[in-house]
Amino acid sequence: MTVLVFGRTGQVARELARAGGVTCLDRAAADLADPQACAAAIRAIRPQAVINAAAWTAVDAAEDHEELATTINGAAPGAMAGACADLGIPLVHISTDYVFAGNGTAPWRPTDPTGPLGAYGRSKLAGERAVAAAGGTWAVLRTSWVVSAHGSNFVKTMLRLGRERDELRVVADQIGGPTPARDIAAACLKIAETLRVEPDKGGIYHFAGAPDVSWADFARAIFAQAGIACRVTDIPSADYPTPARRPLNSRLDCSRTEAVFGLKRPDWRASLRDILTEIEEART
Ligand SMILES: NC(=O)C1=CN([C@@H]2O[C@H](COP(=O)(O)OP(=O)(O)OC[C@H]3O[C@@H](n4cnc5c(N)ncnc54)[C@H](OP(=O)(O)O)[C@@H]3O)[C@@H](O)[C@H]2O)C=CC1
Ligand SMILES: Cc1cn([C@H]2C[C@H](O)[C@@H](COP(=O)(O)OP(=O)(O)O[C@H]3O[C@@H](C)C(=O)[C@@H](O)[C@H]3O)O2)c(=O)[nH]c1=O
Repeated sequence: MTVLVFGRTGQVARELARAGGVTCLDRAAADLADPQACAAAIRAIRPQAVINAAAWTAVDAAEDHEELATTINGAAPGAMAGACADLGIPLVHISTDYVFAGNGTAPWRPTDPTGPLGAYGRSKLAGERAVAAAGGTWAVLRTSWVVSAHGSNFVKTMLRLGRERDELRVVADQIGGPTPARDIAAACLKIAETLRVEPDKGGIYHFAGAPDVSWADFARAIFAQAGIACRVTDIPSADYPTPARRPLNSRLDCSRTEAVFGLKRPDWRASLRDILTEIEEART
């Protein structure tokens, strides 16, 4: 199977590249701010499947740049889906827990009503809708709290701050599943391969690491595994004001993904060890 990936430098895109057998397009090759250029790239390369791993992911900055974020996260995936429909090939598009409002404590199912709290979530929801509206074969894989040794993520932020400070105040009322980028990459490839032969398996799917945890407890796990003696103090979200509101309940019900594709929720605690080792090796 020849797979075209949008994104090359991002967390998931890097892991797709590492898995091998894919062609990755970076921003210079296909800028998502120009949706028609993305469609043209698909028509020119004529792959057997497309995975979109590129996105505007700066949650707070999206509040001041919603139009551009919506072009990148909404219109560009829509144009990709149109080109894929024309060629009769599947598109796997990655989305986020931030399409949900985060009320309650029950894990969100793929069919649950959305209600994004901020511009990033709204722009990602626009992408989901545009992909579905194009009329081709598609899967939207919603994931959460992506972590890897590369790019910018919570693990790397905690390692940096934890080495500088004795104490960190971290929100304890936002709960979700940290998800290793490597597992997302493997899931996207498996879904693309399946949709090529079984297009009726398309739709919205959830895929998040287990167990669910608060950001504060995740920070404690990072410090414990990295051997960093930084104390973590639980705080409510209200005590950590940010331009964009985040959902309190980011739990994703991933049972449909396991039932249809055999993809189980990965245990982030095992992957965290590998990620920390990889970060440490790059430092020395
Ligand atoms: N990070 C997370 O915690 C979560 C991410 N997701 C979703 O998962 C997917 C992958 O995220 P992740 O790997 O973390 O992303 P990263 O933030 O690590 O990387 C984003 C990627 O998108 C590329 N990109 C951004 N803007 C453009 C543009 N205008 N044209 C072309 N490429 C662009 C970046 O390229 P460049 O280096 O040139 O900027 C980079 O390769 C996204 O759809 C995201 O919404 C879902 C849940 C959680
Ligand atoms: C640095 C820091 C953050 N926090 C809080 C802020 C926030 O609520 C939470 C996580 O911070 P981040 O800025 O890393 O998280 P954020 O950028 O909101 O992460 C999100 O990214 C997008 C792309 C997604 O799709 C989501 O699934 C999610 O992973 O931790 C603290 O409480 N204390 C701190 O010292």
